[in-house]
Amino acid sequence: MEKRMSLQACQLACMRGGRSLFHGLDFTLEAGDALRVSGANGSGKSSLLRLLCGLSFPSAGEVRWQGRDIRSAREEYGAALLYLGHANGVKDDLLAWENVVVASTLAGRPVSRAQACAALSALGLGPQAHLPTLALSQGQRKRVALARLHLQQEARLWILDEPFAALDTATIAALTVTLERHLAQGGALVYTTHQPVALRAPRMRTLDLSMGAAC
Ligand SMILES: Nc1ncnc2c1ncn2[C@@H]1O[C@H](COP(=O)(O)OP(=O)(O)OP(=O)(O)O)[C@@H](O)[C@H]1O
Repeated sequence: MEKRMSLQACQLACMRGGRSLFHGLDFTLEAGDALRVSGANGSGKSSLLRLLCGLSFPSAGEVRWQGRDIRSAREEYGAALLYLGHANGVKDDLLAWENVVVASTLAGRPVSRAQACAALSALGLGPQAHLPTLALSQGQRKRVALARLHLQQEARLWILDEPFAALDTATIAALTVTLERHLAQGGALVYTTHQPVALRAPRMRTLDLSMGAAC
């Protein structure tokens, strides 16, 4: 994995429903850095992650990847980014393995059926790989979404909204190892969680949006 990496939030501000969620937000993430975004329900965590991904736009400031505004570095940024949203992005009417193939293709990194099934097996979903996603539990649906972490390790920046939600204890532990390995290999991570998960990362920071704020 290439070592040089820089994600910058520069004086970022976000308005939603006529309300200011945060403003004046500045931070930089480099290889090996992890940023946990915390805060109460509705404090703006998902909104911030969507801004960082370029899925919505800030009311002020900009997000920079390798020093360039992500709006003018879309292709390069898209190739480096893996985003998993809060709602998992899985479609009920697809089989579990089809969801992995579709999500990977939409992200510009197509995988085969065999690769998708292998990733699902690694997450303990081998027997469920050929079931309609509608028939899966919430934790199993989350695991379908997380399968991409096992397939797209070349993505250097992982932005994960509530990746631990609905997971059982063993799967939380396994995901923690996956995230720590990503960081140790020079990746970077932005994530949210309401759970007390202990992620061992040498350069770990927390941004608390409940403070209403600037960090
Ligand atoms: N498209 C939108 N239009 C209007 N208001 C919005 C929109 N998206 C989000 N909001 C509001 O912005 C606020 C922040 O929402 P957001 O989803 O970012 O919170 P969160 O910190 O991720 O919450 P949670 O912990 O519940 O997931 C909420 O009050 C929400 O209602």
